[in-house]
Amino acid sequence: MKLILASASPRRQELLHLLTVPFAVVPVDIDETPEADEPAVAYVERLAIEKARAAQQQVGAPPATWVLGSDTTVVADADILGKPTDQADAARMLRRLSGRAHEVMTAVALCGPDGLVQHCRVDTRVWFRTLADQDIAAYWATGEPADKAGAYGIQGLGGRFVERLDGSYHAVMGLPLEQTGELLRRAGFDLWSGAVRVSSDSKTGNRTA
Ligand SMILES: Cc1cn([C@H]2C[C@H](O)[C@@H](COP(=O)(O)OP(=O)(O)OP(=O)(O)O)O2)c(=O)[nH]c1=O
Repeated sequence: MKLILASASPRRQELLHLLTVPFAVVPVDIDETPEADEPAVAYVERLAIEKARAAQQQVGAPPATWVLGSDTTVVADADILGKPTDQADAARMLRRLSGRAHEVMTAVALCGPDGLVQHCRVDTRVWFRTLADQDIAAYWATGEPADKAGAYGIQGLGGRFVERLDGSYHAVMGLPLEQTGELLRRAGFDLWSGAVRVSSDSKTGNRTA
């Protein structure tokens, strides 16, 4: 059984490595424009499936190969906040998220060789502290917000804005580990076959491979 990750995102690759199933990467470039009045839930699930199907078509659907696609979107008051188009757009998004809670939805789709699609979605509520205009300008200057839904990355400097969350940290970053593992396990992948032993440093608690 083979696995393909339909993603150009280095974060998704990093997260999928934690499930220790070997995989190949096939980046896909699909139109991520929401349909008119498309609810966020339908949008994020549609894109995850479309990404997986696009990669499957690209590689010609080889036998015994499963393709994983995923999409993350930030939702505020039912509005979809995608990746910012420029600095002003990012500033608008971050001002909107400032001092309140929003949702981050991540959908994962696993397309099988027989055309079967398994999918799941993890919604996470994220609370931001109040952001000063200076925070927003300085954050944009780091370059981090540009390629991220909602104009922030929880795993980077954007983590400084997050007071708390209810859901999955990894889903906000791009791939929910527990739920993705469950999809793969149900498809027949052995989640521990690729795991390697790690040694731990008893003084610092640091673990090194
Ligand atoms: C909210 C948030 C988003 N993001 C990222 C995750 C996704 O990579 C990106 C949302 O865009 P996506 O369209 O989900 O993903 P992508 O274009 O980066 O990669 P691909 O379509 O090839 O799989 O925003 C973070 O890294 N951290 C965060 O805290």
